[in-house]
Amino acid sequence: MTDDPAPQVLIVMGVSGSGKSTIGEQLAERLGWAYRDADDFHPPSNVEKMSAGQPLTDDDRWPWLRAIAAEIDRIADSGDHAVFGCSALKRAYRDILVHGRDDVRIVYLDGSRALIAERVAARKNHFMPPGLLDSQFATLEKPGPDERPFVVSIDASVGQIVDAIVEQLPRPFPQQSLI
Ligand SMILES: Nc1ncnc2c1ncn2[C@@H]1O[C@H](COP(=O)(O)OP(=O)(O)OP(=O)(O)O)[C@@H](O)[C@H]1O
Ligand SMILES: O=C(O)[C@H](O)[C@@H](O)[C@H](O)[C@H](O)CO
Repeated sequence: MTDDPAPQVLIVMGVSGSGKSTIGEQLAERLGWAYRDADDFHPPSNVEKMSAGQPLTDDDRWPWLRAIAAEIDRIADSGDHAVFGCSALKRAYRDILVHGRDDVRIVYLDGSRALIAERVAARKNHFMPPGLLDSQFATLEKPGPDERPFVVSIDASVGQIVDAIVEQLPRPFPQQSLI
């Protein structure tokens, strides 16, 4: 379909603890793509703030999102592929990242607060305090149909979730034909 080209970049989005890094890394491996984590684009001040239990504001996030958008454009425009794990909680944030490109697509990791709280409580060695989960859900604007997201439930094994994403990707999907 001409209006549904194979994506160059997939943005795996969701609240803290929804599984962006875990699923994003496995999805990238499955596709033979690079994985990039949006957390690596935060200035130290943002990480310090979250580590201290304070949610980020829009003003904390705009420059961070613009830096990620520039990297997405660089990768997609050079014909490369990547999976980005990025919370991208609000529509306005995703508009910066996608800005109308039809080769940059959103994957939404959909899960209940209870399930995510359980996983975050069990997680070790991560700067994001579990106490910020409420603000993450308060900020979350689930992607609407017009954003054409690939939506997956995270109440499944990692392998099942990756399968459920790959099944939704537009076909023919070049990387899959290599398998
Ligand atoms: N499908 C799954 N089944 C069981 N555990 C999972 C699953 N997906 C992720 N986890 C676990 O849940 C925790 C949160 O996952 P992960 O760190 O990937 O989330 P994240 O969205 O990248 O979080 P953050 O945005 O805070 O960095 C991790 O301990 C991870 O191992
Ligand atoms: O927009 C945000 O509030 C941030 O991106 C957070 O989501 C964290 O960076 C991430 O969840 C921790 O890894």
